[in-house]
Amino acid sequence: MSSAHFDLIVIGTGPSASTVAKKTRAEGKRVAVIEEREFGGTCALRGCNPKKVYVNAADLIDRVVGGRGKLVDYEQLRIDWQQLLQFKKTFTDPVIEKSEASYRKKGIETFSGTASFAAADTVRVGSQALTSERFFVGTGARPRPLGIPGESLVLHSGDFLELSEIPKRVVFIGGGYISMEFACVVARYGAHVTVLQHGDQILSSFDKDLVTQLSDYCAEHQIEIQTRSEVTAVQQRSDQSLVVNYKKADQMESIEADLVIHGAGRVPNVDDLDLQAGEVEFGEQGIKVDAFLRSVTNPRVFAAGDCADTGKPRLTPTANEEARVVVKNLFASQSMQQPDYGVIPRVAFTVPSIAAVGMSEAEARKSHDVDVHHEDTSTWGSVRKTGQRCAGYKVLIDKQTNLILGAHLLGPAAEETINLFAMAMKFGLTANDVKSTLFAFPTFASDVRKMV
Ligand SMILES: Cc1cc2nc3c(=O)[nH]c(=O)nc-3n(C[C@H](O)[C@H](O)[C@H](O)COP(=O)(O)OP(=O)(O)OC[C@H]3O[C@@H](n4cnc5c(N)ncnc54)[C@H](O)[C@@H]3O)c2cc1C
Ligand SMILES: NC(=O)c1ccc[n+]([C@@H]2O[C@H](COP(=O)([O-])OP(=O)(O)OC[C@H]3O[C@@H](n4cnc5c(N)ncnc54)[C@H](O)[C@@H]3O)[C@@H](O)[C@H]2O)c1
Repeated sequence: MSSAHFDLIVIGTGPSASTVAKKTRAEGKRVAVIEEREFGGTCALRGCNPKKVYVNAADLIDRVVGGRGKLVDYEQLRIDWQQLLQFKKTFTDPVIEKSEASYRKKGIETFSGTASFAAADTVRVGSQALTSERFFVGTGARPRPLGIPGESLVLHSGDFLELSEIPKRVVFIGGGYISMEFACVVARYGAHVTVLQHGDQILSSFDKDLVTQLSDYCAEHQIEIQTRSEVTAVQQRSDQSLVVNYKKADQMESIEADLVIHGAGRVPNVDDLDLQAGEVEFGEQGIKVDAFLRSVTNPRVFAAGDCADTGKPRLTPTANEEARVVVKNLFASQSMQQPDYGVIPRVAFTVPSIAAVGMSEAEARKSHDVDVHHEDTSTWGSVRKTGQRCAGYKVLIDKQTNLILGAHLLGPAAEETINLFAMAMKFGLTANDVKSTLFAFPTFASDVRKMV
């Protein structure tokens, strides 16, 4: 077994790991990076970026259909799935081709294979044992094991993004981000979609009233949403078609499908790391870290992003912020830094998108004397001008301080407009401050003045 020694060994090449590896190398340290799949990580290869290409196709269809007979006319409009797949690859293939070389160019040693700890200061990859002063674990998340018969018949989100064709009947297990984003795409392609969600609301981290509005719009687009439905098994028939069994209000039901997709949550990807051998404590929510993102049991080890138990949403912006702090803390001789998350906006890139930042209505009512501004905005000029008709907002304002406690948006450009609220909330702008700001007109941003 060969060996080598480094200042820092980074496990993974997603947004958190790539920042930590490259910035630490720029400080002159000897760095190695280990990746078990293609270099580039989830966000760039199997998550945010390729997903947004697919969503853009569905969104474009929706906008053109909405504008038909008002803004445009057309004979035929459709998604060509093969073409879409090829276009997606123009974003992911260059990452696969160039990512590993980009580390090497910076003087970072790269290793391909699954990393696992052999001791508190040693990691193994293939036949090599590598020792290091520090380790960074950025191994991300993986689909939650469903633990049901027929689980191997269910495709994961990464598989979905490689499909060259979409059959007629598609069932999604779970009604969270992944299912609802992909469901909107598949439905605009023309397939019949069923979403089986075991809780009583899809997209449970978003505003209930806006989610209802979105669900009604989805129902008009061949997306059947079944709530309180827990998937219990998937079976394959001799003709290759699938049957999904689920429990709905204590009744066993079943539905036929040609394709079943997993959207039932993701868990920290730590099983292969042999964290016990590395003296790194972990639990169901991932690697236990302190406020400085250092392992609570092995001071050589830091972790961030989806694999770390930070209690924060598992998103790329949180992974990036945590990585920024890890770079400062890895070799800090004295005071270490904590992440400054501010308020974290979240967006489900459904069609149309739904977005949120800050408190939910229930949280705000529990802790504050709150003014709730809530409206269906489908009749507002900005929305009508696009031909679209699914839009709304809810903004929560503290009556005493006039501060914005939470903002919830649905409709065209919600994914962009939510960032205005995030900035206003992070820097403590009051609703009156926002109201008194001149925004360019006519824009969706200028609607914000009417919402506060
Ligand atoms: C379909 C989908 C869509 C998403 N869309 C969005 C979005 O729109 N916006 C958003 O903010 N977030 C989105 N996310 C979440 C986002 O992708 C993650 O939060 C982000 O990628 C986390 O980054 P990370 O650095 O923790 O690790 P990842 O990006 O998950 O990278 C981890 C890397 O570690 C490697 N690895 C794992 N174990 C080992 C090992 N033992 N040895 C070596 N290598 C290993 C993996 O192969 C992978 O390359 C999406 C996720 C998915 C699945
Ligand atoms: N736009 C984005 O930012 C974005 C997009 C995709 C993924 N992500 C990240 O990836 C994570 C995983 O996404 P996800 O959609 O898989 O998870 P999720 O946590 O958003 O939703 C999973 C849903 O599945 C349901 N569920 C679980 N088991 C079930 C079962 N057996 N039968 C029926 N329903 C079941 C849960 O009640 C939940 O509503 C997200 O939490 C997020 O961190 C983010």
